[in-house]
Amino acid sequence: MPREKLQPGIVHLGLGAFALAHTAVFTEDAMLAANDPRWGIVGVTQRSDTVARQLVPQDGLFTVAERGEGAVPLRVVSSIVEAISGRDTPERVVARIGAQSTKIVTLTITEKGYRFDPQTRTLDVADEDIQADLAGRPPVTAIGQIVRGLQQRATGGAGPVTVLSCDNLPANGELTATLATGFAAALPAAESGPLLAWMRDNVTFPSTMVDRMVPATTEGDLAAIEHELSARDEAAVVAEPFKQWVMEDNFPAGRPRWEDAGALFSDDVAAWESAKLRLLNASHSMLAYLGLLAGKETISDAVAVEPFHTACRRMMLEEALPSITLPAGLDGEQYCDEVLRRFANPALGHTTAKVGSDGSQKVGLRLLTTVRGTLDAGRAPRWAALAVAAWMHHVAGTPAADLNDPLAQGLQAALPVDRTADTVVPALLGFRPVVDLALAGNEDFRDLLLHWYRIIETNGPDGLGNEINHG
Ligand SMILES: NC(=O)c1ccc[n+]([C@@H]2O[C@H](COP(=O)([O-])OP(=O)(O)OC[C@H]3O[C@@H](n4cnc5c(N)ncnc54)[C@H](O)[C@@H]3O)[C@@H](O)[C@H]2O)c1
Ligand SMILES: O=P(O)(O)OC[C@@H](O)[C@@H](O)[C@H](O)[C@H](O)CO
Repeated sequence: MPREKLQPGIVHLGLGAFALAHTAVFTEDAMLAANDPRWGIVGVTQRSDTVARQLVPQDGLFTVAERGEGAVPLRVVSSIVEAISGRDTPERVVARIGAQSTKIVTLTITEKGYRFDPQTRTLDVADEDIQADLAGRPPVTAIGQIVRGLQQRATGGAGPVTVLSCDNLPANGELTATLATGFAAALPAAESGPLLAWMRDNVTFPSTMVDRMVPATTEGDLAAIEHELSARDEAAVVAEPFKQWVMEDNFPAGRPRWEDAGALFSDDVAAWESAKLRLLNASHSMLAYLGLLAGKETISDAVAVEPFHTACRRMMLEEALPSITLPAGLDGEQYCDEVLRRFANPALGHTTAKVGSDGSQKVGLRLLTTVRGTLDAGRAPRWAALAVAAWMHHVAGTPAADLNDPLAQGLQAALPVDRTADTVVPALLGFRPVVDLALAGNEDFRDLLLHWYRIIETNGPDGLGNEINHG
């Protein structure tokens, strides 16, 4: 399809490696299959403008390099029609969301980008940036940009639109709806009343499950791609061959025929999402923290440690699977084996540091859900507790300045100077943004955490290996 024919139908917030290797690829394939040029993507970088700066001189074009078994040759993707910095030009983002040509707003802004209280799943209105956006400055938060854009649509008659969260969060559509509605409701009454009424009739927030492992691109990746392409591509991304997208079909202003590109439309997205979060993402986090502990740089190195592989598999099969309801047609055991096989892809270079980042935003959703489910069933969450203990050890052993977590300062402040199992476990169980009161008070869980933490403390990764093998 000639590039100049593409029209901007989608605004994507959070233009990072994942959006390039997943959303942009599915969308290009859908446009090509249906010969429908209406779904060009306006990509918006949020906190860092790096990807926009890389894409602008390349006219939005970038390479996807699949790595691993079944990889297809390098591919240049052309579905990004514009790349803008949301940090530097927020008014432009609002105008794009407010434009009649925009029919869908997609998001991959990371868990922390939603600025919500994990216990209530409501907007964190105490957040300074949310407050400033509510006060009327050009908005810098994603939720602020969306709602200000919706306000422009409402007053300008731009018509209905779909907001599609593609982040690793359970019920991500419902959550995004709650946060956008919460932002609109917090505006002055003269603005919020009409806006909320318009949103009810014109905006949908379907839920999605997205899956493709996309590591941060390294200089080594860029050099290898330059060699293969005989051209330098600063915006190139690498990804595993596997990709999956499941979503609810509720798009009042239309959508690309993503099903022609392999996406699945389903009424059971919640089951797909919890399977992915509680099996794949949970064991990804487990491997990240165990791997960091053992000095393993990548997920493939970590999963190659036999006891770590065993612990992951047992957490998935014995604790996560029994506490979730799988979507129809998905074989749980096969899924777990496939996940472990994908983790072992040596060509991907997904670092334990990246997967282990932002633990305060992920541990609750990926691991504590399984801890609760297993305890509720009257069983001991032995393996999920190991993953949580490894996270606690990582937090306690990393200086605040090096801890890649939006709550790094709060976590460090919660910890005592003298850091042993007996001080760290109760301190982090008391860290309310991550652990709720009921779970923090559960003695069985606390004892399991102490058990694993002490083994890590006294015998390190080797002692852990022995304990896992005999567990
Ligand atoms: N990379 C993967 O393997 C993968 C797979 C499935 C889903 N995802 C989802 O996509 C998200 C992004 O992954 P990525 O690999 O593209 O990461 P990335 O670091 O390449 O890009 C993240 C994007 O989010 C933005 N962002 C970061 N902090 C923000 C904040 N506080 N507010 C608003 N925006 C913020 C960044 O500016 C950037 O545009 C993940 O957090 C996850 O929810 C990623
Ligand atoms: O992207 P995050 O930070 O939410 O989580 C890190 C990884 O677990 C995640 O990106 C997986 O690679 C991905 O979810 C696979 O589809």
